[in-house]
Amino acid sequence: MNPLAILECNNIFKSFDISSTFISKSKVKVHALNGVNFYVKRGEIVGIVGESGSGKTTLAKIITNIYKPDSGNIYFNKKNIHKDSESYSEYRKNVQMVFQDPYSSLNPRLKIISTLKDGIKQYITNNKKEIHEICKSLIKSVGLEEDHLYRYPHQFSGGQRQRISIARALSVDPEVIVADEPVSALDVSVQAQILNLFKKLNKEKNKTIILISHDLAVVNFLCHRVYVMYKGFVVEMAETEKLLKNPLHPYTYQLINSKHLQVDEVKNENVKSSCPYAERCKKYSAKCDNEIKLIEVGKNHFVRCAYYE
Ligand SMILES: Nc1ncnc2c1ncn2[C@@H]1O[C@H](COP(=O)(O)OP(=O)(O)OP(=O)(O)O)[C@@H](O)[C@H]1O
Repeated sequence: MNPLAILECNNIFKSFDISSTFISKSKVKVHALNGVNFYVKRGEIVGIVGESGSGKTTLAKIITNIYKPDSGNIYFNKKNIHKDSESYSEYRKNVQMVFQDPYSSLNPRLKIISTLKDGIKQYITNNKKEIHEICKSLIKSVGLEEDHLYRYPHQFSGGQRQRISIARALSVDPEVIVADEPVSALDVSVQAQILNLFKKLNKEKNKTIILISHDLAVVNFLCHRVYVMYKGFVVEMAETEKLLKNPLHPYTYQLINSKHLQVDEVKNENVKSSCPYAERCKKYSAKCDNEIKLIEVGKNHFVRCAYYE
């Protein structure tokens, strides 16, 4: 076990039985995870990347206990989560998930305040006044207003809904947030805001974040360390900068090249100097507060600010 790990998965195997053909009743096994080892340290942001079908979401669902592994163990704060009910309930409270699709992940019939209340009641307090105060501070912590608490999900944009999903995950004050492709359903400019929110939660509240993404630019912007998955195996793990500059596994190399990632440019956190259009971008000067927005690697292999038009 890694002595610094807050959450650790050891030798996880997971397979699914699927029908071999449309009419046949015979089953074939899909081996989604083949002996995966994974850990995250407290206060760290770790990325999991890999092509479609490599097992990222399955691992995220195992980490958050949505799927049970066929074999292997999960440890939270050094305790096997299935050892006793106390360890399990500590883990359940402290590991929360933010899903990819902000449109389907909120109950359309519930006002936002009701969505947020559930977890608070279960894990924090039953006192009505306190619950209300927590809801108010939660909604503000994700950049929304108090009156948003009394609206329904359909009254929000995709980016706002994703903020609400993050508020819901935060409602039980978890140590670890697992975010599965949290920005892939959003516009580029909104993506930047959500990524900045994750960065802020990590910096200011010391939240540990596990980010699943197929987008290396997103991972590079947020993550301290990255796992690369391929066909259900972890093929490489390293600090983000090292991995992008010096990929050891051929698949990682291929993944980086297929994204046309220019590592030197992307690592430069000063958008002004790395954005080739900064001088010409009208929106830039109006919106830029010198905080990095989203770095995007475009078809022409350049890096630009998300606010560039
Ligand atoms: N519920 C399921 N039933 C059957 N097979 C599944 C199930 N979930 C995942 N799989 C299979 O397991 C493998 C890994 O899938 P997974 O969704 O974890 O990949 P991924 O890397 O997250 O892909 P993507 O980026 O497309 O979401 C795939 O072959 C997938 O078809």
